[in-house]
Amino acid sequence: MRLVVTGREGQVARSLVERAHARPDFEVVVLGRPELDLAKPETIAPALAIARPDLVVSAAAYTAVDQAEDEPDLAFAVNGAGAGHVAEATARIGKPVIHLSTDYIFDGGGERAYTENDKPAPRSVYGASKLAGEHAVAKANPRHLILRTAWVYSPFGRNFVKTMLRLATDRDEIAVVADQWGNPTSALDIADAILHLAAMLYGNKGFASFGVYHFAGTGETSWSGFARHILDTSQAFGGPYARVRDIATVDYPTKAQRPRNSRLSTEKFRSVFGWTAPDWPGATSRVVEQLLTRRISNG
Ligand SMILES: NC(=O)C1=CN([C@@H]2O[C@H](COP(=O)(O)OP(=O)(O)OC[C@H]3O[C@@H](n4cnc5c(N)ncnc54)[C@H](OP(=O)(O)O)[C@@H]3O)[C@@H](O)[C@H]2O)C=CC1
Ligand SMILES: Cc1cn([C@H]2C[C@H](O)[C@@H](COP(=O)(O)OP(=O)(O)O[C@H]3O[C@@H](C)C(=O)[C@@H](O)[C@H]3O)O2)c(=O)[nH]c1=O
Ligand SMILES: [Mg+2]
Repeated sequence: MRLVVTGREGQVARSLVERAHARPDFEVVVLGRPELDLAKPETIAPALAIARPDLVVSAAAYTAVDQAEDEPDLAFAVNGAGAGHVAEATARIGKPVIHLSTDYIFDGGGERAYTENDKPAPRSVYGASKLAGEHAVAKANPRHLILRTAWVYSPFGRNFVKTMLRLATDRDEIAVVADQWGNPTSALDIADAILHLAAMLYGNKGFASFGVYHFAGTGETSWSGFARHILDTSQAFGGPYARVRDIATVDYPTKAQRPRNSRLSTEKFRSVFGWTAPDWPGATSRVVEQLLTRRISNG
């Protein structure tokens, strides 16, 4: 089957390409700017129609969380309206869409992992724009799977794992917030889950499990716990190392407010689709190892 993915250089798009490589049953086509620009609605339907998808994976997004506070119009155009246009164009060619969303749609006030029944209340422009996207997607295409994920990292693009490895090359100590909790998720594991869903969708004409799902790495930690694991793993593989110092959110001022608790319960995904993500520490170690090995082999 043919998956058409928006967001050519994005972490999820590149992970899908990598994971589908060894799968003769899947062909992955990635679309990006300029031929598909979510901020230019007129580009969307033609680009998707030409690509002839069996399924569209809507993974392109405006993901610069702090910058979005200064560019709300662009963030909403891309993450809200743009996502809606992708779903609408997909509906028009009679195909289902898998759309990626985020933990940042929640306010982070609770003490337990969020379920799909909990009420979203974003505290950032990015979170609000992604919630607008969820609504637009659901309205435009009834055959939608909205996957909310969190704290995504991978060997590709920009992410927290690569930031920590970079900072550790010229620092002895990195101060990282210890009072925001969540589920680090490898984009490679998101790609595996999407291929699993795609196979279920394609193999079952009567598939009726559309809706909103949480999918994230198994287990939870704080950003500082995540950082410590990244750097301990790096040290074990002979890569850069720095000590991690726990700080509070108030000691790391940022433009956007982030949820204190953004843990996602993945129980619905597990029970409906029979699939869970690997534990976050093991998944993180594999990506750190891959990044360090590639660095050495690239000289
Ligand atoms: N990263 C994370 O921690 C999390 C991400 N998500 C969601 O998962 C999805 C995938 O995230 P991820 O792979 O990390 O994202 P990335 O930031 O790695 O990639 C996003 C992609 O979208 C593209 N893009 C941005 N604006 C436009 C536009 N106007 N038209 C077309 N393409 C555009 C970017 O292009 P370019 O490279 O040219 O800028 C980039 O290739 C997104 O929906 C995101 O909101 C959810 C939870 C956590
Ligand atoms: C780099 C750095 C960050 N931090 C803090 C800031 C913030 O609270 C937290 C994470 O910072 P980042 O800016 O890397 O992460 P952020 O961009 O907020 O990551 C989010 O991206 C969007 C796209 C999502 O959808 C979310 O799920 C989430 O992954 O760590 C430190 O405390 N020390 C540091 O040195
Ligand atoms: Mg960031």
